[in-house]
Amino acid sequence: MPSPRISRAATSGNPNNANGRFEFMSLLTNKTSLSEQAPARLRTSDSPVHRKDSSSSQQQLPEEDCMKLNPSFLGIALRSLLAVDLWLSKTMGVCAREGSSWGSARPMMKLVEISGHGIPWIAGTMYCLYKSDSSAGREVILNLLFALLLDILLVAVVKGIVKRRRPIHNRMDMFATFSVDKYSFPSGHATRAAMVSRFMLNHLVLAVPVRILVMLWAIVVSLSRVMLGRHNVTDVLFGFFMGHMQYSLVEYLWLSPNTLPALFKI
Ligand SMILES: CC(C)=CCC/C(C)=C/CC/C(C)=C/COP(=O)(O)O
Repeated sequence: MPSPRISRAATSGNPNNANGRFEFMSLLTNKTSLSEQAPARLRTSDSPVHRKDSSSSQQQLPEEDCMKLNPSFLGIALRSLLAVDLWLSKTMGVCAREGSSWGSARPMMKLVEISGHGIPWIAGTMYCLYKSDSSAGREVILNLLFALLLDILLVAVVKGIVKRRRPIHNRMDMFATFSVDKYSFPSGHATRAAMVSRFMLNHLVLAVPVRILVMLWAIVVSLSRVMLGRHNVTDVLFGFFMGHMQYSLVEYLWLSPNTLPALFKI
């Protein structure tokens, strides 16, 4: 018999109802249905009545039963990836709590978190825009501001659609969050780190050591999301990829001095 918890999750029709833990419950419910159906079929075909024509009864299996007992390769691959993702994220969440194995590094990781937060980046960019005295500088800074706002919007849209919960070992003590930030896919810090670092490397004249520091910063910010227990590995990997794509979009939509006066007239 399935446990009441599993039965509720299996019959509710909404995997997010299962205590909000889609990944775990989807794995559990499928495991349950497979392990329950297989013995039932064995018992039937083992009985003397059914043993004689077991080959013909196998041919008459309803198609939906066959589908359940032979999950697609893609389904198995996705479930395996999810299991590895959850296991790796938990293993790498070494700063998730003060009592975790790297708990003493948590305050430093939280500083790294703030360095990739939207508020300091938007406030800093607006300040630079205000202080900028060259039109070329203003153009670049304005496009950075546009990129940062676009990033917040796109991440909120994807988080709102995917609705993947943050890892259970995460403690929700983040500074200044929106309601969609209760969701974890994709990591907003990873998108911002990837996009901003690409933007800086392409639009600012930086010495080689500073360029290396910018790249390291983007990697450390992304890694810190998993170490703090805020995200699963796939949230960060996808976030990093999405940040790169966002940069390409900003390049494509680049706001030039000619387009800006037109925008302000509207
Ligand atoms: C101007 C304006 C709309 C500013 C909002 C800045 C803000 C509160 C951004 C949220 C940043 C944040 C907490 C993202 C979550 O990052 P994850 O890596 O945890 O997804």
